[in-house]
Amino acid sequence: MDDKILAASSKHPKPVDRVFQYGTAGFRMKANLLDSVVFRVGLVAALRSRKLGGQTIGIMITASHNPPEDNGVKLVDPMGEMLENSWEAYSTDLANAKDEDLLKVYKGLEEKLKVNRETPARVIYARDTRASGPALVRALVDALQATGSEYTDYKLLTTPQLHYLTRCTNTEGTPQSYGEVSEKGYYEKLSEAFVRAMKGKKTVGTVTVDCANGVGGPKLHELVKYLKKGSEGGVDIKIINDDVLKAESLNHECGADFVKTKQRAPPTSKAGNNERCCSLDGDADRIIYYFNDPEHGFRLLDGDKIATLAASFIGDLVREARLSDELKIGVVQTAYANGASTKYVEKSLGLPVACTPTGVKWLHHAATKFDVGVYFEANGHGTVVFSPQALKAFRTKDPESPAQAAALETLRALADLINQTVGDALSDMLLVETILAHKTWTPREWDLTYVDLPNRLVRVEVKNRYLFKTTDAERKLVEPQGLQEQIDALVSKVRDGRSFARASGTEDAVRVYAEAATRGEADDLASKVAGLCRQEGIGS
Ligand SMILES: CC(=O)N[C@H]1[C@@H](OP(=O)(O)O)O[C@H](CO)[C@@H](O)[C@@H]1O
Ligand SMILES: [Mg+2]
Repeated sequence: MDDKILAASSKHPKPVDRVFQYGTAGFRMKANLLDSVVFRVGLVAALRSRKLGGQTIGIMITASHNPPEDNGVKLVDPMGEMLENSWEAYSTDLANAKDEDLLKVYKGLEEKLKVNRETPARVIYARDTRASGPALVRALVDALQATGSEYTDYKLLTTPQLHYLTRCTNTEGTPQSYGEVSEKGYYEKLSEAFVRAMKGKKTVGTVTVDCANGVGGPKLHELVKYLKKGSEGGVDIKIINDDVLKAESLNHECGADFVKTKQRAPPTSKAGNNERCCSLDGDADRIIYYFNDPEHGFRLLDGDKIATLAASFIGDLVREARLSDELKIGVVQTAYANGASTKYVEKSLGLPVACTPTGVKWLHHAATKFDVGVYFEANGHGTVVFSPQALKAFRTKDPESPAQAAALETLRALADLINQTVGDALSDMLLVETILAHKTWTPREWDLTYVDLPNRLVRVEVKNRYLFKTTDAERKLVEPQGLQEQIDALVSKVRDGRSFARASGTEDAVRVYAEAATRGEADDLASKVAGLCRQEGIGS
């Protein structure tokens, strides 16, 4: 194997002057820099699979909402979760090894982690629609062959589909089987669960889905074939921005990130007033809803609004199913969640809120501490996870009334409809459609549940963002010294003020967030805190 790894790695030399890091969402950068990184991620996957006794590891090649010329790669653990934290550092070490040291570093990891070379290594992988994908797959395959790994190429998939397949592969034939190990199995599971969740309910009008000209387009077209039209148990979906042939159109003036950051609909959307619209990102793991209100203009229904909608609906069902005493429901957010949403969950829904650092892996982990854990980043990445106790209770609780029986049936359907491995735009869309149908709500009624505090996110370029160190789920700075006190002083002067600064995990910048009772105060606070950070950043 050593000779094979050496020979293969010589075809994928590392750019000499580059330092790589497994960040919030794996490795992500300009695609032309990624060849050696993807090759080495293949080596990590082989190590990880062997370390876990031959369980299958997933690899997704995507750069999500980034521009078309970027690409990226991330690893998926056997139950479909993000790669375990400590392995991010091993991946980083291997990605940064000099070509001549690569084998030494690989064998060093093998030894340190007590990996048995005789254990089989198994990997599945897929990619999004970027033009750079196929060449990167070839680099990956070279690593998998050199390490004697068994592998399956699932070609084009959304990121959550690859997470789904990873879990299905590892649970196949066991009592915990997550579903049929195929793309078709994914559509069947979702569409069947949707019909059950929608029993006796109807969606109203159409939902316009902007697919960011990414892999979500062809996959949603596929899913639609399995769904009924908008009669009982169905939904009318109008797909826009589904052109995957024009490479440069990916995420261009469309997609979840565009809508969230620009606070406007994609120019291609022709949806009328009050019509439901949503946007996926380039690998379909994020979703944002929105609509045009004839009086107030564009209205965003972001990840916070999806989380509160899901928590309120599932909370009601758990009560109707008489399971409130045995199941703990909670919502997990990050510091970027709008303060009004946090207040709404705690005060109006009466549910606890946990706050974690940015990055889905932290939210997911915190959500598993609840029996029903609802987590979403404000940008639309999230899901709902159910504990084994919750799933058992949904199955075994004896209903004493038709209403209780119906609630239990809906809960069982939701557990199948909602992707348990990771945020999934297609599954989340069907969840939102289900809830709105049950509540007979238009997007306007959903929007009115609470009013977002005006807020502002500012990107501040500094010389060294790593000087900005935080605590308390990134809500407070411990370094540079004294800066937090200055921020606190500014915040105390505005009504409902809140502000924090942290180093981005995906860009070379510090992000400043501020919110306050009025637009003017929020903007002013953000710009003052950004000013402080800029000053601190100078010369550091
Ligand atoms: C404020 C914000 O939206 N941050 C994003 C962004 O992380 P940063 O560490 O803030 O760059 O990219 C992450 C990965 O996609 C995503 O999880 C996160 O929510
Ligand atoms: Mg994404």
